Amino acid sequence: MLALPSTRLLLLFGESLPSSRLPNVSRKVWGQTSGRFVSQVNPDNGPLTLSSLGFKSDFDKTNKIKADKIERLDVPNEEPKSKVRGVGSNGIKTVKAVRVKKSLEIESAPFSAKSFSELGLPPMLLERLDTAGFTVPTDVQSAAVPTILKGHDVVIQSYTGSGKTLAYLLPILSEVGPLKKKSANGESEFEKKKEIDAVIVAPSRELGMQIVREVEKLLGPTDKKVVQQLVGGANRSRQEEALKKNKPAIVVGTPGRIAEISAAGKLHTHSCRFLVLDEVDELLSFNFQEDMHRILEHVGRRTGSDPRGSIAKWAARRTIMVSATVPFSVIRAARSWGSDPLLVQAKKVMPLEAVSPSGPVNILKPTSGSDSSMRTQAALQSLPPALKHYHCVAKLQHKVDTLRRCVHALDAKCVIAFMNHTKQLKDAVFKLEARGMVAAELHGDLGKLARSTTLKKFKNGEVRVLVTNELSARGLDVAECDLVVNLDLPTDSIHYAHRAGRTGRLGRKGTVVTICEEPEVFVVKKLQKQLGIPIPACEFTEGKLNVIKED
Ligand SMILES: Nc1ncnc2c1ncn2[C@@H]1O[C@H](COP(=O)(O)OP(=O)(O)OP(=O)(O)O)[C@@H](O)[C@H]1O
Repeated sequence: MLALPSTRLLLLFGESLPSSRLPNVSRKVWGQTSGRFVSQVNPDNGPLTLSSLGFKSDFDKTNKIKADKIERLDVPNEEPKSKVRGVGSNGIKTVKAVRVKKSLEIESAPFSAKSFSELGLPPMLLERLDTAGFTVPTDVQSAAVPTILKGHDVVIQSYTGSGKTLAYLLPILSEVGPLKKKSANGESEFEKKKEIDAVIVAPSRELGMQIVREVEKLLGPTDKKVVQQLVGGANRSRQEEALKKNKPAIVVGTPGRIAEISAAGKLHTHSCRFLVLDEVDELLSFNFQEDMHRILEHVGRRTGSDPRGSIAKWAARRTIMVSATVPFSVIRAARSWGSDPLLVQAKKVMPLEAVSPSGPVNILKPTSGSDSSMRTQAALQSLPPALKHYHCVAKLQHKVDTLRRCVHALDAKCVIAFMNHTKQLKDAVFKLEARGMVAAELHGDLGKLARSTTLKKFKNGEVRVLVTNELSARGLDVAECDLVVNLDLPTDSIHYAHRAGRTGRLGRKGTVVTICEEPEVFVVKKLQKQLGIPIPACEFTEGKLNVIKED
């Protein structure tokens, strides 16, 4: 569980950030030059609400925007009896009334819940959480669960390893599958049907399988067929047969495989209620464009023509977008797909309409001028607070040896080393093994089985150093990972943040060391500036990490 900060700093745009997460350099810059701190406030840890964070006016504004949209949709103007989008007499979902209600309710959402029972989850799910060893929700879970349960489309942004997966799984399992809320007559209505209720998309097989395991953990052994994985690399016809036989309510997969099976007419998602895009900024990249287009167009889309336009087309679907790094392009996309979506961060919920390109979203881009401190602050939100960052200069031919000395100096037990090219990656594994360090390679050229076997070995401690590429940078959750090493530089600060986030998960300690050549040091300095974190130079001498003081 993440420790709650004892003191928070309230920024001008309403963000509260643990003071421990502010590096000295940034604290100085913000405190002296930008004047963005209003004051030191809120020394107690009482629950935060939207109104306490000053977002009421934003909501009022959004409600007005919603009302405008609703008028265009010509939806019956009546107060709903239930919170879920109901079906009107004309068979069209009563979008307006429900949305207005949920916006009012969200203001009293608990943002610092002390237990999962405060979040409005059904008893059976609470029991399973307890059995699985989850007792206290993380901050982002406290903010996201009630927000999604109220029926909102959301963009969830919070730093790596802060528990974003459960933040969206819990509301889904509250409404889908055998653990869901009981109906008014007290009976659980779960019955298998042909239609899928929730589609979760992830950019890699490993992440897809990891999400499936997290769902299975909560479902328990008897109900684990309620979820099915549809990842690439596995036998497609077997997946299609399993869909037919098991009739899962939830599918988790990679864009290519989901789109493929959907196009073949074997995946019935028209009445799907949840679409989750995990690592949304990656999913919206060029690589996945075509498949994502199909998924976004088909999942939860009503059949037949709809004269009401794009919003009504997907009125049945709740779209949940998740990442530690949310560039403004994602906000823009989310505005067009979601209906009045909200941005959910730890201890904060705000309408996407209120987010501007220079606002408190995680825009990791080169910055300048008055925006820079705000953006730096936003960039910081993608990195776990307890991480320590260093860089070490080494000649190309000495990089692997430097890695080995680094591992020994820090006495790291579970290390992920990132490289950019497969051939060099294999060479590095060879060199490490030759020097008696148990290492393994993980990259896209390996088959699905080899990839999962390697990962299993790494997780159970048989492999000390996993040498990998960008494939493992996103979402991979190995709690024991205590060191991340960049043997090649990441392409930008977003990639740095995701790589770094493989360690220091859920409040644990972690170290990130970037080993670079002398002419590359300027890139590290740039990363340091963009991310707003100190990445001091270090060397490994006498079996120790020694920080080099800069002039
Ligand atoms: N409330 C909780 N209590 C204890 N452990 C938790 C809780 N929530 C999540 N975890 C565990 O914390 C780890 C990190 O969670 P998760 O993978 O969801 O992080 P994330 O924010 O999605 O990270 P990333 O951005 O890297 O994908 C997982 O092992 C998960 O099981």
